[in-house]
Amino acid sequence: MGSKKRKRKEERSTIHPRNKYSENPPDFSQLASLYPSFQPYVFYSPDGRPNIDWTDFNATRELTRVLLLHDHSLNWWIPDGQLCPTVPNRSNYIHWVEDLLSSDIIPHTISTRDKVRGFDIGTGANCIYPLLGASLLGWSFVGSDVTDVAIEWARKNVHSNPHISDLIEIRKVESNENAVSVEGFQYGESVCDESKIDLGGNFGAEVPPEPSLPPDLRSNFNKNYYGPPILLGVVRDDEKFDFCMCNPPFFESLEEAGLNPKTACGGSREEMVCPGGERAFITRIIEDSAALGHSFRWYTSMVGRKSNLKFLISKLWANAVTIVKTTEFVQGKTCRWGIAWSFLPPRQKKISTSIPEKANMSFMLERLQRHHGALHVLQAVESYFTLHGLPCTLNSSSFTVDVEASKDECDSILKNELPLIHNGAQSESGRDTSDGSSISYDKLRFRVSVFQQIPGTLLVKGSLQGKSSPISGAFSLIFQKMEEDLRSKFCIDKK
Ligand SMILES: C[S@@+](CC[C@H](N)C(=O)[O-])C[C@H]1O[C@@H](n2cnc3c(N)ncnc32)[C@H](O)[C@@H]1O
Repeated sequence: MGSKKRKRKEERSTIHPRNKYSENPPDFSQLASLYPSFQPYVFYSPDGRPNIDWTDFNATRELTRVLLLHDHSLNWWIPDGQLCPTVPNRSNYIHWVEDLLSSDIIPHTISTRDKVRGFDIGTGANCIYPLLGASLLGWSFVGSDVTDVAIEWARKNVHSNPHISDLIEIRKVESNENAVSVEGFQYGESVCDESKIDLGGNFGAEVPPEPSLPPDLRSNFNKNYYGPPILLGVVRDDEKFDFCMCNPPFFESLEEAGLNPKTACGGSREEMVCPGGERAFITRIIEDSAALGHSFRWYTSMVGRKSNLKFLISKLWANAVTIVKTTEFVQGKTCRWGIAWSFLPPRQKKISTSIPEKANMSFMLERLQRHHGALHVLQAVESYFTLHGLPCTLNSSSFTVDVEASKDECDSILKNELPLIHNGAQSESGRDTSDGSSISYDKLRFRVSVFQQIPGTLLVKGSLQGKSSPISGAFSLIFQKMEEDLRSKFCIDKK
C-alpha cells in the first residue's frame, strides 16, 4: 500500500471515546514486564517499538488474556483454534450499545429492572461480550451458541470470574430440525442434518457440499439462512431484553474466511462460516426480531461488509421497524459496521417539509483528543454522508464538505436515521410513508465547514443552499444527526 493511502487509513482510525484504550493503547512493553508468559511474544522493531507477531495465534491469545486480566480483572482462556477477540475492538461495540441504550430516541419502556439485560447471539468460546459488558457496565447477559466447544468454554470463562458469574447465563441453541425454511419452503432433516456437515475442522477444512436442492432453488438457497434457530425458539416466551448483539459468522466459505493472512485470530469453521454468510444470518435475525417485536428494546448486529448494509437496511424497513441506526467501527486496518433497529415507537419529531427552520446551523466540538484535528472531523463528515448514500465532495483546502442529495437519497438518510412524522400535504412527487401521509422532495444542498478555534476545539458550521427546495426543512434534522454522530466519535464529554 502506498504511504499516502496508509496515512489516510491511519487518519480514519477511530476508537470510541469511552473505550479504555482510546487515550492509552496497550503498552506491550509494560505488559511483558508484568506478565512473564507474555514476554516471549514481544519483539522490538528497529525504531524501538514493541510489537507482537499478529500472525501467531499463541501471541494474539496471550495478548488478549493479559489485557483482560490487567485492565478488566478477568480470567480468560480459549482452546487452540477458537476465535480470539481483540479487546479494544470488541469494547467499541459494547460502548456503542451503551450509547443506544442511553439515548432517548426510543422510550425506555422495556426494562423495569435497574440492570440492563442483553442477549449475545453466538457468544463463542471466548464469551467476550458478556464478560466485557458485565465487568465494565454491570450488565447481565444471556450468551447463546450452537457448538459444544463454545458452550463448554464460555461457561468455563464465566465460572473463572465469580465476581460476575451471576450476571451471565450461557444457553445452548438446539438444532430445530423440523423448521428450516427457505423463503417459505420447508426443508426437513435431509437439508439441515448436521451429521452430514463436517463440524470438526478449523481453517483449511473442506467446505461441506451444498445440500441437494431443486435446481431452481439452489441459487436462492445459498443466499438464505438455514441452520439452528437464532432468536426465535431460543428467547423464552416471557423474556424481555434491553438489547441483543451479534458478531455473526461473516463468511460464506472457509476460503473467504481465510483470505486475511495478516492476522491469526483463529476461528473454527462454525465460528466464521454460515451458508449465505452474514447477509443470510442477519436477515434471519431481522425476521426473528419482527416476530419478537417489543421483547427487545434494541436489536443490533455487527456487519462485516459495507455492501451488505444497504441490503439489510432495506430488509429492515420491509419488516416495519421504526428506526435504524448505523455506525462504523474503524480500528487499525479493520473496518466493520454496526446496525441497530427497534420496533418501539420513536419519540416523535415533527418536521416542516416546506419551510426551513434555519438556513445556518453550527456547533462546537470541544475537548477533542489530541490526535483529532479539523481534517479528521471533515473526513468523518464525508464518511457519515457517504455511508448513508448521500453524494458529497470533500474539499481539503477550504475545509468543507458539499452535500447534494436527490429526493431518493434524502429519503434514504432520513429513513435510515430519523424517525419522521410527515405532515406534509400530498403532492405528485410525494411518496407514501408508514403513517400513510406523504412527503414531497426536491434536491437538498448544503455545505458543512470545519474551523479550528483553539487547539482541541473545532467549530462545525452547516449552511443551507437553495432554500426554496421543498425538502430544505430536513436540513436541520440531518445536520443534528450528523452532529450526534461526530460527538459520539470525537468527544470525550458528549454534552
Ligand atoms: C464470529 S463468532 C463470534 C464469537 C464471539 N461473539 C466474538 O465476537 O468473538 C460467531 C459465533 O456464532 C455461533 N453461531 C452460529 N450460528 C448460531 C446460532 N444459530 N445461534 C447462536 N450462535 C450461533 C458460532 O458457533 C460462533 O461461536
